[in-house]
Amino acid sequence: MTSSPPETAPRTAASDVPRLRVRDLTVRFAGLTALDGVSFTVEPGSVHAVIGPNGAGKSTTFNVLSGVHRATSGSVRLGDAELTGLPPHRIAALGVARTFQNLALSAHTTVFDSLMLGRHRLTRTGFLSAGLHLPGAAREAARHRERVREIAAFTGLEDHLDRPAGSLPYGLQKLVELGRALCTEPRLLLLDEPVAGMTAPERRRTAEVVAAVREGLGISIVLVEHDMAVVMRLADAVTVLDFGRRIADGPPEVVQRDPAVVRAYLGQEATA
Ligand SMILES: Nc1ncnc2c1ncn2[C@@H]1O[C@H](COP(=O)(O)OP(=O)(O)OP(=O)(O)O)[C@@H](O)[C@H]1O
Repeated sequence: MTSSPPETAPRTAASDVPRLRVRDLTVRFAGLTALDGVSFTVEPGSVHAVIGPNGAGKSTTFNVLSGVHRATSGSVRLGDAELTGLPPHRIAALGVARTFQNLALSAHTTVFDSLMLGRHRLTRTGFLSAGLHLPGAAREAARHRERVREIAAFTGLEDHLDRPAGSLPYGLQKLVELGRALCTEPRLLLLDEPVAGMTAPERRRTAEVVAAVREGLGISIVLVEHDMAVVMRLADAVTVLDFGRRIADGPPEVVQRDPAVVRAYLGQEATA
C-alpha cells in the first residue's frame, strides 16, 4: 500500500491553493429549506469534513459547491472567484474536482483510460492535432500518460491499469474515481462519502490514500462522510449540519463533544 506519495508526484504550490469561503448559503426546494444560512471556511491544504444526520443538507452543500444546484442566496468563493451561479464545467475549470457517493465509472473502460479522462480538461493541443499526429500533441500526450502512471502509483492502482474498471473490487473502483479526480490536478477536491459501502480493509486503505493526498499534494479536501472514525482520523476541521443549519464548527475533538452534536446524532439513533 502506498501511504506516502512517490517522489514524482509534485505538490501543488501552497500559494496556488485558495481558501474556500462559504457564506450564508441558503438553498430552498419548493418550500423545503435544505440549507439555511450555512457558513464555513476551508483553509488551504486542509481536510474539512461536513457531517450531520440523514437529510441534514450535506449533499446539497456538495451540489452547490460543484455547480449541480444553484444557491437561493449566499456566496461560495474560491479565492477571488465566486462559484455560485457557475455551471459545473466552469467550476471544474477553476480547479474543483469531485467524486460521487455512487460509482460513476464506465465498467468496460480500462483503469488507465478512466484516469486519462481526468486529463481532458488539461489537454491544450486538442484532439484534432492529436489525431493528425503533430509533434507537440505527441509530446503532450506522453506527458499526460506519464502523469496518469504517477497518480496510479500514488493511489495504489499501478498494477491494475490494463484492467476494465468494472472488473475491480468495489474499494479499488472507488480509488479509480479518486485517481481520476486527482488527474484533473484539482486545487479543491470534494469527496462524497469516499468509504461508504466498503469493507474494513478497504476503508483503511482509502483513508490512507486520502491522508497521503493531503500530505503529498497539498490540496484542500472537503469530505462528506458518515464514518466517524474516518472523519476523526482525517479531518482538520468539521462543520456539523442538522436540518440545514450549522450547529457546530471546529476541530474534530471539540465538535465531537459538543452537546448540540451529541443531541443531533442521538436523535437520529432514536428514530432509526
Ligand atoms: N432536488 C431536491 N428536491 C427537493 N428536496 C431535496 C432535493 N435534494 C435534497 N432535498 C431535501 O433537502 C434536504 C437535505 O437533503 P440532502 O440530500 O442534502 O441531505 P444529506 O445530509 O446529504 O442526507 P444523507 O446523509 O441522507 O445523504 C432533505 O430534506 C432532502 O429531502
